[in-house]
Amino acid sequence: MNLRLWTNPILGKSTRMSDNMPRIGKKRGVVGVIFREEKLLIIRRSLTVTAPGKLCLPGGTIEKGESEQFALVREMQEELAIDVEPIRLLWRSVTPWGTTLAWWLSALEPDVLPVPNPAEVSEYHWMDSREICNAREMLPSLPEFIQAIRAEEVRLDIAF
Ligand SMILES: Nc1nc2c([nH]c(=O)n2[C@@H]2O[C@H](COP(=O)(O)OP(=O)(O)OP(=O)(O)O)[C@@H](O)[C@H]2O)c(=O)[nH]1
Repeated sequence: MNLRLWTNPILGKSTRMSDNMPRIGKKRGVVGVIFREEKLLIIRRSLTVTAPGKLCLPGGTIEKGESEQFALVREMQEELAIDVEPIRLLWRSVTPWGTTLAWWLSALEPDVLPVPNPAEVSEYHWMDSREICNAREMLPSLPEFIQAIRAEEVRLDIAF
C-alpha cells in the first residue's frame, strides 16, 4: 500500500495514512465515543440500514452546513434519544469506501438510559476493548480505533 505521513491539523500529530485518506467532497461522518464505567457504548445497526445488524459506535453522516458537534448531538438524539455533550475530537479515520469519520469523545449523564430508535438501532451494549476486538459483527473501524489507542495515536484519560 502506498503510505505517506499526514499531519492532523487538530491533533497536531503525524498520522500514517494511505492515499485514499480524506479528500474534499467525500462523505463525512461523526461517531460518539461514550464511556460508562470503562465500557464503550456500542449499537447494533437495524436490519433496514446499510451494514444491517453490524455493531458500531452511534453516529452518522454530517449534513450540509452542520458542524461535527451539531451532527453528533443530532445523531445521538435520532438513534438513542440521548443528549450528549461533545468534549473533544479524539481521532480521524477514513473508511475503505471513502467516508471520513470524526471520533468525538462525548459525555452522557450517568443515570441516562438510551432508548434505541428501531428504524436505525436494534439494541445497544456497553463493551470493553476485549469484547470489541473479539466481536465478529463489529464494523472494522472499531478494532482500528482500539489499535490507535494502544499505539497512543489516540489519547484517553481513562484506562481502556
Ligand atoms: N455510525 C457509525 N458509522 C460508522 C462507524 N464506522 C464506520 O466506518 N462507519 C461508517 O460511517 C458512515 C456513516 O454512518 P451511518 O451509516 O451510521 O450514517 P447514516 O445513519 O447517516 O446513514 P447513511 O449515511 O447510510 O445515510 C457509514 O459509511 C458507516 O459505514 C461507526 O462506528 N459508527
